[in-house]
Amino acid sequence: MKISVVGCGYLGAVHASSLAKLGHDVVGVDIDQAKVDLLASAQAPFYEPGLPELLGETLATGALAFTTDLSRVRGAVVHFIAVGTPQQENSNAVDLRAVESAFDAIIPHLTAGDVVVGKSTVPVGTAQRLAARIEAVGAHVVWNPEFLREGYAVKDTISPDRLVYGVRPGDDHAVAVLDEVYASVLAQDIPRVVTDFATAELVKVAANAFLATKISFINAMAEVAEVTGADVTQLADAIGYDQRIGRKFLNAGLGFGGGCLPKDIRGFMARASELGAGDALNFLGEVDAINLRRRERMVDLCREVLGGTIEGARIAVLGLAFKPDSDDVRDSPALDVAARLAELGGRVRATDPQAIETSRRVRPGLDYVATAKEAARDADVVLVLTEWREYRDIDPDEFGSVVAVRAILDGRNCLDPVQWREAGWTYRALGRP
Ligand SMILES: NC(=O)c1ccc[n+]([C@@H]2O[C@H](COP(=O)([O-])OP(=O)(O)OC[C@H]3O[C@@H](n4cnc5c(N)ncnc54)[C@H](O)[C@@H]3O)[C@@H](O)[C@H]2O)c1
Ligand SMILES: O=c1ccn([C@@H]2O[C@H](COP(=O)(O)OP(=O)(O)O[C@H]3O[C@H](CO)[C@@H](O)[C@H](O)[C@H]3O)[C@@H](O)[C@H]2O)c(=O)[nH]1
Repeated sequence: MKISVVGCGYLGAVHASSLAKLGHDVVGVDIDQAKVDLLASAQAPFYEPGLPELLGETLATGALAFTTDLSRVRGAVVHFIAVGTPQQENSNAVDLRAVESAFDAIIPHLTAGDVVVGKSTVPVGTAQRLAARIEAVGAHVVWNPEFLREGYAVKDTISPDRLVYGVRPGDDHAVAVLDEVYASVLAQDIPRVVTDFATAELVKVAANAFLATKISFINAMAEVAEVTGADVTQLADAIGYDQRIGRKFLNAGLGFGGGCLPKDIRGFMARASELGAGDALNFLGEVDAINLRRRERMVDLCREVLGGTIEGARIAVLGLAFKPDSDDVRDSPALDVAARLAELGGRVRATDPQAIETSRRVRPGLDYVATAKEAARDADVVLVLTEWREYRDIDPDEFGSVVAVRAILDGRNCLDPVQWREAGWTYRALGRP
């Protein structure tokens, strides 16, 4: 099938190349010329395992192309809209300007029978509002939210846990077209939920709200563990054995960040308030607050280990990305903590395997170095803030030879306290004695 994907960021670039891999003829459109140039030369504009190979393979066969020229969507019968929906600058609400303009811009290029598929995460009610404009030219609208995780984006796109189609009741044409798009996904026996627009939009934010709540739940337990001498990681293991609870997303630490969970729970609360259902989501305000408190706690713990003063201390920060296997620093707890320590007068030297360039763009003033050893040279304390494999694998004995003081703060509960203490380190973590 001939398909267009409008918006080629983390979501759109992966979606476009995955659809090409699944046998479709895909054109990806973005307004960012630099991004299009990179993608067209098979370079991923961000770090995502497997994406460069996928781009190389699908561009080479001619199944995939990128452009800034929106008119090249003509002839495609399905148009995915995957533009950004960030948080508004001065409120919790979602900034829908990119979605609005992408929908408006594509209308002149549509032919009756085309299907426009919203992939972006939007406040409930958006699809209904935008559909009227699209339907006026005889095209159809589907809201098909995306659940991929960064770091596993290609796998999650080709083998997702489920597909959700939000359609006008009785729009069999749209359902049939989307089934054709996803034929090789559905052939893997993946559940498919066909529903209305509002439910589809809500499924997406509800899923992220649930995940955020699970993380803040365990971080709330970490707060209590800290004042009782209990160990939150053992607590998580023990409650996680209950199959109704499950161990996934119960990793206590610095909390959640990224381009999705924080802004999606805030946008969800803002939209529910507009609709008069704000009280139903008051708990998400607490989820957000617990999450942000973890960052403060990390700064406090650092101050404590340094004997009361951050100013002038040499602080090594390992990890800046919001999670491993990503260079994304949108609302990254790690970068936030590094920046706060620097603002408090700490002599912060920070590193990350992939996120130095992205960090530099948002926090140009920090001192970035290429390796963990460089960051840790003569340090008074080392903080592990993103659980990259290479930091988990550090040999505490060898690493001890470069620092001034053997003090390590494990912001992600990803190190073995016994091993570090045996090597003579002061080991401290969030939610662990
Ligand atoms: N990143 C993820 O893991 C993920 C997962 C699921 C859902 N989502 C949702 O997907 C959407 C996109 O997120 P993202 O992380 O890919 O954002 P992003 O900022 O990485 O990418 C958005 C892209 O859209 C482009 N764009 C903006 N306006 C445009 C227009 N009018 N025409 C063409 N291109 C335009 C931008 O230049 C940018 O490249 C958001 O709604 C997000 O919540 C993201
Ligand atoms: O037990 C855990 C699990 C995750 N995190 C943190 O939570 C954040 C989000 O992690 P993850 O959900 O893996 O990353 P994303 O790539 O942001 O994916 C989320 O957001 C996407 C965009 O909406 C959705 O598509 C995905 O389903 C949803 O998992 C990161 O900062 C993690 O460090 C924890 O602190 N503890």
